[in-house]
Formats: sequence, structure tokens, C-alpha cells
Amino acid sequence: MKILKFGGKSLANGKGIEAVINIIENKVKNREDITVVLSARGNATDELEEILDKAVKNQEYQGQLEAFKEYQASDFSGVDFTKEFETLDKLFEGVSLLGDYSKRIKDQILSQGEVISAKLITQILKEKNIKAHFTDSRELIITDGQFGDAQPLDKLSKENVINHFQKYNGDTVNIVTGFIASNTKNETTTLGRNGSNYTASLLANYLEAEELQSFTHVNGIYTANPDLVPEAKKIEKLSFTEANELAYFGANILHAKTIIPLIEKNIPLRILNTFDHENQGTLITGEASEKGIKSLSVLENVALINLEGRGLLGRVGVDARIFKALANKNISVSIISQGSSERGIGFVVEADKAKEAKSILEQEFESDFYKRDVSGITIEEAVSVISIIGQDLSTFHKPYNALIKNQVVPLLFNNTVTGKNVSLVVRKEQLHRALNVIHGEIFEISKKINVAIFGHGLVGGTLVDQILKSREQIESRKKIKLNIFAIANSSKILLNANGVDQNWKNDITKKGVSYTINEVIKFADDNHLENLIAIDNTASQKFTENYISLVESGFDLVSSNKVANTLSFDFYKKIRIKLEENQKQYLYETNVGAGLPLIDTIKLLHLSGENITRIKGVFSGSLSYLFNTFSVEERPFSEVLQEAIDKGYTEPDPREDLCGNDVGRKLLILARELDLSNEFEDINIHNLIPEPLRKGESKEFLEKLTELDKVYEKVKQEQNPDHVLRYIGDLWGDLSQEKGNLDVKLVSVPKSSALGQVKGSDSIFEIYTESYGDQPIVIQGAGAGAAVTARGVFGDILRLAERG
Ligand SMILES: NC(=O)C1=CN([C@@H]2O[C@H](COP(=O)(O)OP(=O)(O)OC[C@H]3O[C@@H](n4cnc5c(N)ncnc54)[C@H](OP(=O)(O)O)[C@@H]3O)[C@@H](O)[C@H]2O)C=CC1
Ligand SMILES: N[C@@H](CC=O)C(=O)O
Repeated sequence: MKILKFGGKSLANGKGIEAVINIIENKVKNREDITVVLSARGNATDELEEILDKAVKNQEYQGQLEAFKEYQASDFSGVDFTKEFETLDKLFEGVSLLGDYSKRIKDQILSQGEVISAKLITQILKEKNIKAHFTDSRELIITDGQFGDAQPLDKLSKENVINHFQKYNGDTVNIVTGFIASNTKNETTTLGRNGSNYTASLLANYLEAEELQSFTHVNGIYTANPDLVPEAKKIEKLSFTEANELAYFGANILHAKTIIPLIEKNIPLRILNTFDHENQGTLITGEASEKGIKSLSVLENVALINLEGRGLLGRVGVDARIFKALANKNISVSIISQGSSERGIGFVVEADKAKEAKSILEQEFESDFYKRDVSGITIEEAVSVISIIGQDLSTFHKPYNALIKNQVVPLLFNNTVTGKNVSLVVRKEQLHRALNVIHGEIFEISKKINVAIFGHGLVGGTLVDQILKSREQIESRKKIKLNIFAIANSSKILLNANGVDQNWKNDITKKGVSYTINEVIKFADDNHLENLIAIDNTASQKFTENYISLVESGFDLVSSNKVANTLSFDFYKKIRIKLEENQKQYLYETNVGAGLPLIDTIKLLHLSGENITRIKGVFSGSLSYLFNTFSVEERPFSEVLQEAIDKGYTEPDPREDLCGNDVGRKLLILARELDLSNEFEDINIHNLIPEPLRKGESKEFLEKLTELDKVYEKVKQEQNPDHVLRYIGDLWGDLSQEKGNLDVKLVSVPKSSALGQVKGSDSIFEIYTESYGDQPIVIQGAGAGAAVTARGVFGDILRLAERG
């Protein structure tokens, strides 16, 4: 025989009843031997409790009672509920008159929910010519006299059940009321919350059923609540022991009292979805799973109480006093953590008991307050408990680090010594983010990286397209899910928490809105976005003013923009302090040499103690292209310059390259990597723009490019034979001092030299060090261009994603 148990949501009006009847009908058709246990329908038990609460306060309850009756009886005119409704009328009236009720009365009231439910289903089945028998469990399950949470008397109950099923067996389907029972005086009792599952598992035990199928409105047990964690996965199979671990933290069906009768007879329990016939649900058996399961559970409606005092150090019995005082008032403590110094003890209680708990403890510790041994008892109300079931401390650093990286600092955490369970108390507003971060880490499900891209010009736009093109491949190879939730230029932003797609250009035109950086931060926060990275692909100084707010709000930074690293040394240090304080990172590999691995190389050499003595080379891709081409081709300077602009090698304002600022910035960034504290003003720059062309807008300058032709033709002609022009940066001097020498200049070098042989838009960097002597380390390759730069920025994003 199989026991089928249906919960309240499965039995709700509408699709629910229909689905339940279909399931029973199909099983009967397939000649399966079944017994059905039912909960009260919809929210009947909660509603009856609410009505009771109103009645006892002598408030108007009749309206809600009539609505309850209408819900239960509507659409089912063939069923007569007169007896149940009259019982309720009478009982509520009595409670209202007396202004009081006993647990006995409450059980009588609540029991009507299950009776109505079982009567209804029996009648509908009968109308479908199915032999159904309404079975009042009060005639079968006999309990002690503890109303509200009665304990079954096994021997008696088992005898009754076996006798009943001998009478009504074969092709009769017993439709049994869950939750309710009776004591030896024949008074109605209830089995406590989750009681219908208990009834079902008792029947399964007594009748030695083949399986207990518990029908719910979900597909089974999940690794986390799918409403909060979209990536949550269904657990196919788990053992009773593992199920027991899940029980306390929300999975009521798995409560010990429900599963013990099943364990005794080794009866499998399957959690199924009434509304999804295809789904195989979660199967719980006596077999231990090989890997052990992990699952995240949440306790809400809790509060954290903290008792602190210097005088608690070494005092015996403080904890005992706390627990005793609370236990006397029936207040249960769930999570507890105490520092080794014993100066403080934090613990979690139900939210609606927190104030009472505080005042109980204030009374208990009144004299300790007076002696200043206890300094304060505080309540932190908006908190939630996350429990990672199946997690021990050996790998806990991973989810913990990920939480800290996402600025979720748990208020308290504890673990079980045996068994595997780590619990954390977090602020309620951080619950969603915390759950997703932990879930991603422990299940090694793709880690979601939420990216905001500022600047969608040549580099930024190429980056967006590169990410969208390769993100699926990255997800399958690296388990990193890149989600671009914001794309902005200087005036408009496109925001989408689920990520932009290939139509982003169109969308930004149509749906782009004006914004402030605080609105972007709020958007990320409101949507619980984790692993945040802000990408600066602007050339704007104004945008760099946002860096600190972004870092403080949990964003890592990546920039192709060089400005932030070349403002005052004070600002340079301030950003790094903020990064350190907030445990955030800032990567800017493309600041020098576009996609070339230069900054990382210099950092590593310097960190390893290698003494870098000089860095010299062609730092600018655009000026490399300009002079490489101009030196060997008989073409006007302006024509080649325009080509460099058109190829996307130059800065948004090409004068930034020609005036030497761009090379100067790169040189300064490298100097600062070597811990030199140079300022931009320290750089000797040879400005390539003749004085009269320096002023005005970029547009005007572009119209006068031909005025450069004569100047540079002359420079070219005045060189020695077989020489070529190169615009170089040179960091030299005693680099162990506070500052180095930084020169940016146009030089004429032999065509055959290393610098003279550079081609196209290549940059070349010669890094001289003490160990390498006269033979520099040379890094050479494309030094500019949207594609290589975007690829470099992409590399920084992945580096951050992997480090997390
Ligand atoms: N090109 C290359 O080879 C390399 C470039 N870089 C760096 O890449 C960066 C981008 O260059 P590139 O793509 O060529 O420049 P573009 O001019 O093509 O794009 C710049 C983008 O930044 C936006 N922007 C400007 N100011 C702001 C602001 N305050 N807030 C938000 N967005 C803003 C612009 O929007 P709007 O249109 O509204 O002004 C535009 O979308 C530069 O810093 C450059 O130095 C680094 C290495 C190599
Ligand atoms: N304009 C720059 C682009 C890269 O930083 C250059 O020409 O190198």
C-alpha cells in the first residue's frame, strides 16, 4: 500500500482539488492500493486560529467565519457541512461570551478543517464512482491528553488502524483526516503543527506501507528556496539522517517526529508536486548518499539578542541563568555564540519574543547591571539566520570569503561540532544577496559577476560585444556568469538586473535614462546583485570622482581610463586606502600598453624584490603608428595621423596623444607601480603640437591637421641617414629614491635598433633590472586599438571574477 498525503495548498479551491482528484483517480484506475491523508484546505487552520483570536477578544469575527464557510462549501453543493459549521458557530460563540478558551476547545475548532476536507474529497470521489470511505482519524489515532501537541499511544492506535483497514480494504480508498486524533476520554486532540504529515507517517508505519508520498505545491526539496535563489536545484535523493538535518530549518515535512516512524520500518518518503505530474520529486530513504547533501535554509522572523558585560569574565553559571530565565517563560533559543573572553553572548530567539526576552534578562541580571558586571542587553531585530546544512568548517572559508567580498559581514556564526551545519546571522536586507553568494560558492554553480560598464564608445562598446559573444563559453568553461546590468555614457544609462542582450545599442537609445552614480548603486542594492564590478571606459576625470563611492558600495573597479592613476599622489593613495578598507580591488592592465601584460609583469618583478633600474620604450600605440608609418612612407604627416585616429588608436581627443599627456600618464603609472611618488608635473614632456594649435576645441584642431605637415617633414629630413623618428617614454635615475626622472620625447634612432624596428601600432617596453643587466626584458605588441584594449579590460574582469 502507498500512503498519499495532500497538503493545504494542494487542496485549495480551483486547480488544487481538481489535481488531487486526478491523482487519486489515476492511481485507482491503475489498481494501486492507496490510502489518502488530508490536511485542512487552503489556509483553513490559520484562518480558524485568526477567528478564534478575534472571538476571544470579543471582536467581530462572524464576517470572517462566514467567508471561511463560503470558501469551504462553494462549488460543492452536494456536500453537507451543516454539522461542522454548527459546531464552529457554537464553539466560537462560547469563546466570545467567555472571553477565554482552553486548548481542548481550540483542538475541537481546528479539527473541523480536516473533517471538512476529508468529507469533501470523499464525496467528490464517490460522485466519480470511486469507492471512497471518509475516515475520521479520531477513531483511529489515540493520544495522551496533551491538547495542541498530543502524543500518540502507539499500541492502541496501531490496533485501531489495523482493525479499520481490515474492514475497509481492497478496492475502498480510505480518505483519512490528518492532524486530528482523540484521547482516551474520546476528546478531540491535535498532533501539533505538521500533524497531517505525522498522521500519514503513523499510518505508513502501522500498515507497513510501501511508500509515503507527500504531495505539496513544490517539486521537492531544494538546495535553497528557489524564490530567493534562482539557481537553486532540486535534491533528487537524500537519506533520513540528512533529511533530519534539514528539518529544523524550515523543511517541516522532514521533522523528526514525521520521519522516525518511517525510519523504523524503512519506508521511503517521496516529496511530490500535486501540480506537476511529470516530476519525480525528492526521494528520502535509509540509504546514505555518497557525497552528502548540502542545502541552505533560512529562519526568518527571528531576532538577535546580545548580552554584554566585562564582569562576566570567568563567572560561572551566566549562561545557565540566561537559559533558565528564558525557559521559564517558554522562550526557546536557537543559535548561540559566545566569545572565549566571555564578555558577550549572542543568541537568536523568535522575533515576537525578543522584547519579552530582553525584559526577562534585565530582571534576571538587575543586580549585575547595578554592579556594572553587565553593561547592556540589546536586540537586533531585522535579522535572518542562514544555515548551511552539510557544511563543515574545512571548506567554509570559500562561502565566508565570498560574503566578505560582497560586504556581507555576518553578525554571528556557529557550527555544530558533530554533524555538518554552519549557521550565520545576517542583516535581513542582506539575506537575498548572502544566500545567492553562499549558494554559488558551495554548489560551485556558475558564479554570477554583475558588471556595470561606464563608457560605451570604441573600447566600451567593443567590450560589451566581446562579453556578450563569449559569455556562454566562459560560463561552461570557467563557471563564471557575466551579467552586464548597466551600460552608460555621460548622459544616459540602460539598467537591467537580468542583464542586457545583443540589442543593447537599440535599448539604450529607447530605454536609456539619465542617472547619478548613487542611483546605480541603489539599483544594484535593490536587486541584491552580488560580485559587483564597475568598468570605467571613459577618458573622463569627472567619472573618476565616483570611484570612492563605488568602492565603498562594494564594487571592484576595472579601468582603461588612465586618469584616476595620474591625478595627485594623494588621490592615488586615498583610492588604495579605500580599496584596502573595503577589501576591494582595482585592475587597470590596459592603462599602459593596451592589451599587453605590462603592469602585471612590473608589479610581479617589483614585488619579488627585483630592482628595476629603467623602463624605456614606445609607450603610445597611436604615435608608434604615426611615426613608424611617417618615417618610411612619403606621405603627409596629417594623412597618417588621420589614419591613426580612424583606426581607433588615439585618445577620444587626439591632442592628448600628440601633446604627450598620454605617454606621460603611462610613464607616471609605471613609476607609481615602483612606489615612486612622482606627480604629473614632474614629467618632462616634449609636446608635439605647435603652440598656435594647442588652444580651442578638438574639432577645430582636427580641421587644421595639415598645418602639422611642414613641421614634421622638416624634422624628418633633418635626421641622420637610416634613422627613424620615435616618440618615447623613459623612466630613469636612481629609482630607489622617492622620485624618478620621467622624460617623454621625440627621438631619432637608427632604423636597425630595437626601437627603430617597431612596426604598425606596436608598443615596445624595455625593462632594465639589476639581475637582467644590460639585456632588458622586452614586451612588445599592439599598443592601441579598441579590440585589444577591450580584450585587456575583459581579462581584468575575469581575473577579478576568478580571484573572488
Ligand atoms: N583606444 C585605445 O587603444 C585605448 C584606449 N584606452 C582608454 O580607453 C578609454 C576609452 O577610450 P575610447 O573608447 O576610445 O573613447 P570614446 O570616446 O570612444 O568613448 C568614451 C565613452 O565614455 C563616455 N563618457 C565620457 N564621459 C563620461 C562620464 N562622465 N560618465 C560616463 N560616461 C562617460 C562617452 O560618452 P559620451 O558619448 O556621452 O561622451 C563614451 O561613451 C580612454 O580612457 C582611453 O584612454 C586605453 C588603452 C588603449
Ligand atoms: N591613445 C593611446 C591608446 C592606449 O592607451 C595610445 O595611442 O597608446
